[in-house]
Amino acid sequence: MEKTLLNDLTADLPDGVRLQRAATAIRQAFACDAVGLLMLDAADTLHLVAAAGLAHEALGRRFVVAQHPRFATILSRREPTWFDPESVLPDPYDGLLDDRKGSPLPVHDCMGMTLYRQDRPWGIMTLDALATGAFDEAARARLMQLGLILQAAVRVTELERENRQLRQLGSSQQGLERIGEATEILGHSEAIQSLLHELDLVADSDLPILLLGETGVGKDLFARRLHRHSRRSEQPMIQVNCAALPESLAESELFGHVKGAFSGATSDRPGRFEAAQGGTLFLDEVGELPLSLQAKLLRVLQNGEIQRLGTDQVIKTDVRIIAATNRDLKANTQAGLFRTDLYHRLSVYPIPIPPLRERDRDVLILAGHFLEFSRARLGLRGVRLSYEAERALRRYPWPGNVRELEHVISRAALKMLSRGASRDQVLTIGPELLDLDIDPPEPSADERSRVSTVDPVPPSSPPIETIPALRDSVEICQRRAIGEALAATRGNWAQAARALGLDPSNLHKLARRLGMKHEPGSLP
Ligand SMILES: Nc1ncnc2c1ncn2[C@@H]1O[C@H](COP(=O)(O)OP(=O)(O)OP(=O)(O)O)[C@@H](O)[C@H]1O
Repeated sequence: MEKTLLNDLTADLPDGVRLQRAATAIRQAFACDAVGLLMLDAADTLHLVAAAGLAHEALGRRFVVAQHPRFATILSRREPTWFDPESVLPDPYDGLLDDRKGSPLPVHDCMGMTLYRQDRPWGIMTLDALATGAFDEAARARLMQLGLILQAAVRVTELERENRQLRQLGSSQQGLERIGEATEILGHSEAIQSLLHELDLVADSDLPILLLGETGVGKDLFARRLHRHSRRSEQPMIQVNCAALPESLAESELFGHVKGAFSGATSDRPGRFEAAQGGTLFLDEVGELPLSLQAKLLRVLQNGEIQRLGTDQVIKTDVRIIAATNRDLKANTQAGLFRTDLYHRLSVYPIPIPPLRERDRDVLILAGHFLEFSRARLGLRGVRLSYEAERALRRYPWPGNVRELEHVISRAALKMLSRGASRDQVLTIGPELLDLDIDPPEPSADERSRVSTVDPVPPSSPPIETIPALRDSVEICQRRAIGEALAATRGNWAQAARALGLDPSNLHKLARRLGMKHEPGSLP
């Protein structure tokens, strides 16, 4: 088994797959219930990067070492650590073991060891067995051996990662307008993995990229990744939220002005194009750009020159453009809302980002990530999803995508607390706390005939405590109507507003309140 494992671990595989294979093989070799491989980051947080026997949502989890004494103990030793089944130290996997979903772990055997990379801890491996006595001295000695093999896999994975990071480093922190560090893009689905692969291929090309996708799919995160993986990564990336650009100030924001160019221009000021010199300009929500400004932007993109307002002096620019929109820009060009020539300039390489409902079980990984965030923020011992809640998350169509999921999870965790749950317990979120409006599954032909012939009486009323508050019910209906309108108009907010009989700005406001759209805020 060790030999097969070594072959697998050094094969040319994506990181996630290599480590996942290792976790599965180790679980089989030790005939135990769960194996976790956790990577340590600079902030002393362990990321679960591969697991066997743990619930899928566990893969989105982060564990701050200082909050988990078992992990801290494993990390403090060179040799494997075995925990006495009677140990009072809380188990970080409480409620995360696949076949004990949501419930605390009973007395069980648990061991782990630190994995090193060039003599520095890379992370840890953990093994859990529900049968006590599963890990005897021989098992612990074997773990040590296996750990050494695993380190080879870690080394291969790290070498590849370092290679990639060499090109990502930099992004100096000077200048308030530069956008901050990106969150890691989570997702194991085929759709996301192939998208990341494509992004990394075009990142270096300097081609203008147009990111297309519904609201909340992560366009902003993908834009940052493109910049980090490009050869401009040591230069600034400047973001412009086109939806939040006031028309009167837009020109000066983009191209800058000189002192006295207009009343209030008390000093020279560079615009965003200049701030992005040598780097990347990210035009977010580019579909909202007013027509008057589209013409000016096109001119700059065509000749690569800008002029600050109030002067004839020409400045040469060297800027890579990444644009993003949730609109159907092509349809907008036909409707006369977007200039065709600008559309062609921006969409040299369009990249569609799949909505969350097309990413398979990524919804659970992301939910795990947001649960962990809520757990730390609210100071909870643990917070999990019940099976039914997981099923609900997978069935819901997520019109507001990842952003909506983030809101749903943090609201559910807060609701648990507001209903009197204790911070010291592992809390389990059920579907009722998620407030998702999901159609009941279609009844089978059998059930249909039973209802119409045998049981003509309407179904009995639900118990009073399960009836949602009126405000919640209204929000559910609103979310559903907006989701349907957006789906029918393929993400076109203006058309969706018309279909709903709303003013577009009111629709945007409502969608923001419902967590289906982000706050435009002030200019980034
Ligand atoms: N794959 C992912 N992994 C982790 N977090 C994600 C992922 N995708 C999106 N998010 C998070 O979801 C939220 C929404 O993402 P983002 O703002 O990038 O969406 P967007 O497509 O730009 O939305 P909009 O069109 O409304 O501007 C952010 O908090 C982001 O960090």
